[in-house]
Amino acid sequence: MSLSNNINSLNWQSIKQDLDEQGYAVIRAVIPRDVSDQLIASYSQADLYRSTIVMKRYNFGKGEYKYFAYPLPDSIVYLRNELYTPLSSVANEWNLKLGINLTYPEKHQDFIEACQQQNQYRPTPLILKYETGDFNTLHQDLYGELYFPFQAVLFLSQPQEDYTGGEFVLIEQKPRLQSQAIVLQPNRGDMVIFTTNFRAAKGTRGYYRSPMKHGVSKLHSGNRYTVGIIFHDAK
Ligand SMILES: O=C(O)CCC(=O)C(=O)O
Ligand SMILES: [Fe+2]
Repeated sequence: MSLSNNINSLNWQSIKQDLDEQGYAVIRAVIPRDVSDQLIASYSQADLYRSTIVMKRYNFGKGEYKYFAYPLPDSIVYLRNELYTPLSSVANEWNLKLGINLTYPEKHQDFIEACQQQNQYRPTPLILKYETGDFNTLHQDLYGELYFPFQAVLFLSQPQEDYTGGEFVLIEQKPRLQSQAIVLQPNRGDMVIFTTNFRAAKGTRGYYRSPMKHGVSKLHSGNRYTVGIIFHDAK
């Protein structure tokens, strides 16, 4: 199956339900093998990137990632556009539930123009590479005043074959309660969509903001590649 076939047949009703109930959704077998192989191969193609971050230097963990430059690779442009529109309607519902007075436009291009009005011009999609012993500390990817409340990670490597350890970790920090850890180990080709900042959680007196962070546990062996698709641009 091709990437566009897979994206066109996504079950948005079930993705929306997972996002509403959990703040994240795991979508199986959406990135074809040729696309994941190509993204991994492009890691060493310097002209595709605007900057390289050595995580240890910033105490972000251990490993390396690179921000793509504009123009983004076709597969990333495609996913950024196609995922944005259905997610914008979930985002708008969450804002209504939470009493946040902000409506996201239906088209990603219009949202990018809104980012530019906030002086957010730099592309944020990135590719990450972890080797044995590497990890990514819990964080949020908010790059300016204006942000989109969902992001996606594409899993390009196969656990147990390409690497061990290196689980994808989400932490939900409900206000005044102890934090909950969610540990995922998706297969190559899977995609996880999750909230960048907080989800709309239902309490006894309506909805409240429940913050979430994400990160990666230490790799015990091998190499692990992911691509992060963030919808807002950065300052
Ligand atoms: O490598 C991962 O699984 C996490 C990547 C990440 O932090 C991101 O895409 O924002
Ligand atoms: Fe991240």
